[in-house]
This record gives sequence, C-alpha cells and structure tokens, in this order.
Amino acid sequence: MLNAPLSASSTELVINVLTMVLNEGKPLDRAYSHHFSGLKLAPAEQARITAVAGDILRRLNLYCFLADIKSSEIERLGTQLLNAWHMFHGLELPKMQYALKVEQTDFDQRLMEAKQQGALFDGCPEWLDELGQTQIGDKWPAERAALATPPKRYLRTNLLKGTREELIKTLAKEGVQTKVVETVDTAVEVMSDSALFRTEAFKNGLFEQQDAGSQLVATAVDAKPGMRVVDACAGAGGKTLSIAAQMQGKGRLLAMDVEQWKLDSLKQRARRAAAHNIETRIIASSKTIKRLKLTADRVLLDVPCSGLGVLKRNPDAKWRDTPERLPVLVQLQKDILRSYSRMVKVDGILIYATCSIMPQENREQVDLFLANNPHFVFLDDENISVAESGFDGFYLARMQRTAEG
Ligand SMILES: C[S@@+](CC[C@H](N)C(=O)[O-])C[C@H]1O[C@@H](n2cnc3c(N)ncnc32)[C@H](O)[C@@H]1O
Repeated sequence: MLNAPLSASSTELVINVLTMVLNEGKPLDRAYSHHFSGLKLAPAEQARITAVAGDILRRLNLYCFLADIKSSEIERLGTQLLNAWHMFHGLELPKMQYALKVEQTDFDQRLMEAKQQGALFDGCPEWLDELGQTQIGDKWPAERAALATPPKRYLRTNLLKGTREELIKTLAKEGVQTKVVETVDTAVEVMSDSALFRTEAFKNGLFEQQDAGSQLVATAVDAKPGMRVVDACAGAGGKTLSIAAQMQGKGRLLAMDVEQWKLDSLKQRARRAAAHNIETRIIASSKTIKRLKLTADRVLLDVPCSGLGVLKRNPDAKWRDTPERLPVLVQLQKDILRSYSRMVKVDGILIYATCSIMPQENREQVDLFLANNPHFVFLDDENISVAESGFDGFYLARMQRTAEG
C-alpha cells in the first residue's frame, strides 16, 4: 500500500478525517474536502492520505483491535491506531510527536487472534457478516475479503469525444498512466496518482471517473440512436452519460430523479461531455411517471439500494448503516419497480440495477416483480461479483414488456 511511513502532518490529517467521519457522522468525501481545502497538497501525498484513511475505514474494527482502542476514541488515541496500522503493514513508525506506542508482543498476540476470526480480519461489522452469510452463504467470505481491498480507479471513455486509444494517448501526454480494461469496452484503469480532475482531458469532457462495473450496467441498457430512453433514478448521471454516448446524441434521453441538485450536477456534466440529447425532469409526484405510460424503448431503474457492493469505495457506510435500513430500501425498490415499469412500451426493455450483492435487493425483487406482472418476460441477469471481477459489486436484470398489461 505505502512504501514509506506517513509524515507527521499527514497522520494528523488522517486522524482528523477519521474523527469527522466516525464522531460527527460526516461522509468520507465531505471529510476529505473539508480537511484538504486550502492545503495545496501534492497529488501523491493526497493519494497517500486517502489510501490510509480509506484502508483504516475498510478494516476499522481490525485496526482498533490491534491498537487496543475503541473507534470512538480515535480523536484522543489516534496516534496509537496509526502506529498499529504501520506495524500491520510492516512499515517504520511515523515520526509523530507525543505518539502513543503499541507494544510489539501485544500486537503480535492480537494479530494472531484476529487471523482466526474472518469477519474481524476483513473489517466486517457483525450485522453485515450475519446478513452476508444468510444472503449468499458460501460465496460470502470471498466477497467480504474483496470488499476489504482498496478500490481501483477507473475511467469511462466518452465515445462522443473520441476512442479509448485516443484517450489513453491524450492522458499519457498529461502524465496520467492508464491501462485498458480488457473486459469492458469503454474502461481504462488509472495506474498513476494523478489529479485527474485538473487535466485538460477532463475539462474537455474526454472521460468521466466511473467504476468498470458501473460501466457494464450502463452498457446493458443497449440504447440505440433514435430511441426513447428513460433513466429514472439518474442521480448525477453516471450511467445517463454512458447511455447518451450509446445513442450518439440521437433520440430522446430523459434523466429523472427526486433530487434536483443531482440533476443540476448531471446537466453540468452533460455539457462537458457534449451529450446534447439529455433532458432532465424532477419526479414531483406519481403523475410525472403516469404521463410517460408506455412510451419508452428502454427504462433503466438504477434504484436506491444498500450500496453493499460498493463498500470498497464507501467504507464509512458500513459503520453508519444499520440492518434496519434494508427492509425500508427493499420496499422502496419494490414500489419503484411496480410503478416506473409502466413507462416501458410494448417490446421495450426494463433494466433493473443495484450496487448491492444481496439477492434480497436483486434477483428476489425481480422474481417477485415478474410473478406479479405477467406482461413482462425475463431476458437475462448478471451478478457482478466484487471477488471475481475486481470491480465494485452490481446486479442487473433485463425484462421485456410483451403486452400493455
Ligand atoms: C443508485 S443511485 C443512482 C446512481 C446513478 N444512476 C448513477 O449511475 O450515478 C439511486 C438514485 O435514486 C434516487 N431516488 C431515490 N428515491 C427515488 C424515487 N422514488 N424515484 C426516483 N429516484 C429516486 C436517488 O436520489 C439516487 O440518485
């Protein structure tokens, strides 16, 4: 992960970020922007800090166990945690003032104990481990271990502006090293610690940062030029922009969400990407959906979900979430499927997707929907496994409407 210890000032930043996330309940990206603003950190140092803070959050219970502290004590005992983190990774200790030490013999004993406990070693809270076991059984330990690894950085080539090979060459000229992802046509993996959003290539809309698994979901929409397509839970448009490129700017792409600020951000991204066939629309009530009855060739429902497939990238979520949230989300997904599927026209295709790896939010939702909606037939589905793909975890299913119903 690192080949040298963090500097004293960087350890302090890591402790401050962790404190903001764990004690104040702030999302990790907000904590980064708060603590990095005005600092002018070199991109490589910023990358080291985010790598360490992210890794600590992915295995928070393990590092706290090794340091013999509670997560609520990080503000006070953070130096002890950072020392344990460096010891775990076989690094020299950082040169922090007044740092609290961890005894090597205690550390070794605790590490031996932790290695006997899979969930603890993989940084998994108890509630999540139980859920994973119940939902995916034998496959869970591999997914759990994969979710404890650092996420890779992927870009999606904006095909409206050029090919993947052209993007790789342009980025190389700006010092960004990338490599092709063989299994995803639009994806490249970033190999250097570059500040991507400061590049001319980004400003000119040649790429978006997007996980390769998310790119696969968007590809499954298989939108064609001239079609009418609805992305009904579009958010800030990660998948909308990819669909716009599939449509080569021809046809009508309606991006909807219940949050206007997300659609505003989508509009900005669409301008940069030269994706001119996107219209945004807020979902104000069920009437917004009813008016679009039987009109769309493709409807993507990238529904709100537990996000349990993307914990590598959002490790703070598992320390904030509770198992009680899941049934609420499952009900919302059911309602969205039932109501929004009305927009699909006869012979049109409905694509249901989540960034979860739990069948309760995935295939079980699809089976229930099909049982209650005989005018849809199942085409195919795909579980994008974190362990098998190395990407974030996603699910997608495609269903076709055969009659008005
Ligand atoms: C998984 S996110 C979508 C991510 C987005 N498609 C992307 O690729 O970047 C789910 C989105 O659903 C939205 N949402 C929540 N409730 C909704 C509802 N009842 N109808 C439509 N969208 C909803 C959320 O605001 C959120 O943006």
